[in-house]
Amino acid sequence: MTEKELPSYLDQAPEVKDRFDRLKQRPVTMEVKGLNKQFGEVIALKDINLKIHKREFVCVIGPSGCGKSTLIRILAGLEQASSGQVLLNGEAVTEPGPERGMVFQGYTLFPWLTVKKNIMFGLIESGYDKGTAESEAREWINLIGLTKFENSYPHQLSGGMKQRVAIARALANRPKVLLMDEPFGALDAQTRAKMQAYLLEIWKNIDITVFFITHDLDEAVYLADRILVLKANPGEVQEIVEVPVPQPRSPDQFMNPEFLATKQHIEELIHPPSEQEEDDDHLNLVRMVHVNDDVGSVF
Ligand SMILES: Nc1ncnc2c1ncn2[C@@H]1O[C@H](COP(=O)(O)OP(=O)(O)OP(=O)(O)O)[C@@H](O)[C@H]1O
Repeated sequence: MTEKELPSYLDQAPEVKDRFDRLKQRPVTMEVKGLNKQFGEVIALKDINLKIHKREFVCVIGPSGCGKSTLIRILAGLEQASSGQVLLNGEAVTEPGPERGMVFQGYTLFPWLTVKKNIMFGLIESGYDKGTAESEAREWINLIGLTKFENSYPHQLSGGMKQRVAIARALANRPKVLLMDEPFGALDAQTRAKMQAYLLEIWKNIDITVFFITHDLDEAVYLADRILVLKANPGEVQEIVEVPVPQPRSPDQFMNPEFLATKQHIEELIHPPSEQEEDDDHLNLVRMVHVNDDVGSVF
């Protein structure tokens, strides 16, 4: 299967088309080629093909069980594909490596290490001496605005602060790609919105390609250049949506017609109208049962 084009539901405005033409001319940072993954009888991923370009922000969305986590784990090198390939700057990915930073939903900081030592950890693992690791860590702590907390332990931080440290820790090794599996899923709405803005700010300022899994449509449309929509059983690419909302993004775009149309389109992909009708039928049936109840006996 090749990458699908934007469907005709949204005729791309010339400036949007230009933006994506330019994006596709950038070098390919990660390429997924004919990727399949089976767990026994379960086809978790089937023939996934995708080129992720330098400095691109790709979001992945799809129903539960469509293989999102399996896909990101394969990109991270934590899981092997049954067949097919993942290439990072043309080289096959077979194991985790410092070019790929990872941030997951649970707070994956070491609880027994301070903020500074959590960030230094990966740097020392990669061969930095202690002094350099410490000064690098301080720069990152400064960037995430947690200077006052450098000697605090994770349990002393709020959820948003912990995820800021997790992002700084992932970025400290200067990876080419940031792999994020529902990183803000556990945060309340307000903190989540702040973290999205914060991530976009970082992305604007450093040379990083982002692959981001989410269940949240608003989050996907707000953050992504393109959205990989997967479907389940088997986990397949349903469509790769080119988000027409202009860059750079800001929260006041949430009500833009392009924003709403993109969201609606993805909503229909994930919950096709036929499925919704079935749900409606079911509801009507429930309602009919109530209508036919002996109302007198209820009240
Ligand atoms: N280690 C495993 N062993 C057996 N089956 C697995 C394993 N990991 C995943 N699966 C199956 O593969 C399919 C894809 O799972 P995966 O967790 O990647 O989906 P997901 O889209 O991330 O789901 P969710 O949104 O619920 O987190 C599911 O049917 C799941 O049960």
